[in-house]
Amino acid sequence: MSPRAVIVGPPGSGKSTVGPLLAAALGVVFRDSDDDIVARTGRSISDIFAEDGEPAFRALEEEAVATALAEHDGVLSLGGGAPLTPGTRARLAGHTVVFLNVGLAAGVQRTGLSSARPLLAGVNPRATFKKLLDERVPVYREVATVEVATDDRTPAEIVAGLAAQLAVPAEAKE
Ligand SMILES: Nc1ncnc2c1ncn2[C@@H]1O[C@H](COP(=O)(O)OP(=O)(O)OP(=O)(O)O)[C@@H](O)[C@H]1O
Ligand SMILES: O=C(O)C1=C[C@@H](O)[C@@H](O)[C@H](O)C1
Ligand SMILES: [Mg+2]
Repeated sequence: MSPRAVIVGPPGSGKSTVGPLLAAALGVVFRDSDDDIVARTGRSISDIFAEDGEPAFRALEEEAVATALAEHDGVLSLGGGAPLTPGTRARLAGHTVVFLNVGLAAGVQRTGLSSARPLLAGVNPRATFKKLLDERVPVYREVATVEVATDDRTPAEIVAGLAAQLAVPAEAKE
């Protein structure tokens, strides 16, 4: 069993927005590794970061992603930092991995309204987001098989393009 698509990308790229829409378009179930961690621990991501620290969160995340990759056959969105973990990068090999890319301006704008992202909660979210993109874009590209620029596209437009790319050809269903 293998996910139809795994979605990666920075905070605000739309993983949690596009993921469920893509799953609906493909007629499969949606799953999100952040939601799995919250369900399993009964705690918010912010609380885990604040009380246990990022390394403890990354360990929980690696385990949650490994489990979901092994047992989920729909669309799976990963937490924004999940591909930073080497074991997760190794497990993503061979999967269909969609990198939702977002530029600095749109990323800051989309994440600015929420205080639920512990890594962006500092005094200068723009500088923090720039550093995050500089460090992570190469990592997302390393694991991705498809890259989509999201800045000037609505979630519906992104899903329409992806659903066409990921649709199973009729002859493969027979
Ligand atoms: N293509 C888009 N165009 C405009 N707004 C978008 C687009 N995609 C997502 N958004 C908006 O950006 C915000 C962040 O989106 P979302 O929560 O899906 O990001 P995420 O990638 O899951 O972030 P995180 O890594 O923090 O979980 C939401 O308010 C969402 O409505
Ligand atoms: O970009 C990140 O490192 C994170 C993104 C979120 O999805 C959460 O997994 C958490 O807030 C960390
Ligand atoms: Mg999300």
